[in-house]
Amino acid sequence: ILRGSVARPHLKPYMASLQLDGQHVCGGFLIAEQWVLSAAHCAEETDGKLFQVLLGAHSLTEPEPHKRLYQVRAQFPHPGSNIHNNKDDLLLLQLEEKAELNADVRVLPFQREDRDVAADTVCEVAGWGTIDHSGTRPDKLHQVERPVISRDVCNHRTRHDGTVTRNMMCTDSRRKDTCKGDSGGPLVCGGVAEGVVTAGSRVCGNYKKPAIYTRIAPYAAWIDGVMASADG
Ligand SMILES: NCc1cccc(Nc2n[nH]c3ncnc(Nc4cccc(O)c4)c23)c1
Repeated sequence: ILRGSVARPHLKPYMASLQLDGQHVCGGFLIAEQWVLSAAHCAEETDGKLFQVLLGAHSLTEPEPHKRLYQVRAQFPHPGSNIHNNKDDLLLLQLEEKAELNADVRVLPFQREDRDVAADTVCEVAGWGTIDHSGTRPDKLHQVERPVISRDVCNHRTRHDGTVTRNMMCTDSRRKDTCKGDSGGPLVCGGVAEGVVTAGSRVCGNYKKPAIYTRIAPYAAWIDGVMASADG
């Protein structure tokens, strides 16, 4: 997160850190007791290894009362996701067991109504991604508020030039923005997850490349289907 602030500890109890060998790789969030939603791109360079999921954390390194690292039973990238574009950039992770819910570990509801969030709506995004252009990685969760911009503005030829589909949404990226390692985290508007951070052009903090998110509502049926089939 560029030019945001340190989040209030444990006030975003749905936040997950997807880790490999103890290193934060991507964000994610708890959508059910045994399920975390993130971005498919996050699992591209893992050469088949499964993530571990850290829940209940504010600091990535310090001991905290409800902090716990969960093993992942299975990972389900959306079948339409691929390395060449941002389409269907969603990843479902089934935890090895149900997460223990408490003050620091909570499920975040996601939007099921497929309707665009109005432009200028101020939403919030959090993560342990890089906090400056030299790639400094924070120990504590950071957050930033960002206004939604319309798909037409986001698709202007001087911005993302028509690549933003109806299944995506954008926020203004002038100075304050998401960045490397924030992928997979939720865009929260009015207490509901409306989008999932996708890297898009990978540019951070440049107003000519607004941040892009995969909208969740269009994928509600896929999410429910995977959870139902895997839970048995
Ligand atoms: N703002 C959109 C957004 C959301 C999520 C991730 C991203 N960026 C990135 N995702 N993956 C990456 N691998 C390498 N570099 C990256 N961006 C980068 C790194 C250093 C300086 C800088 O200005 C930009 C990214 C960008």
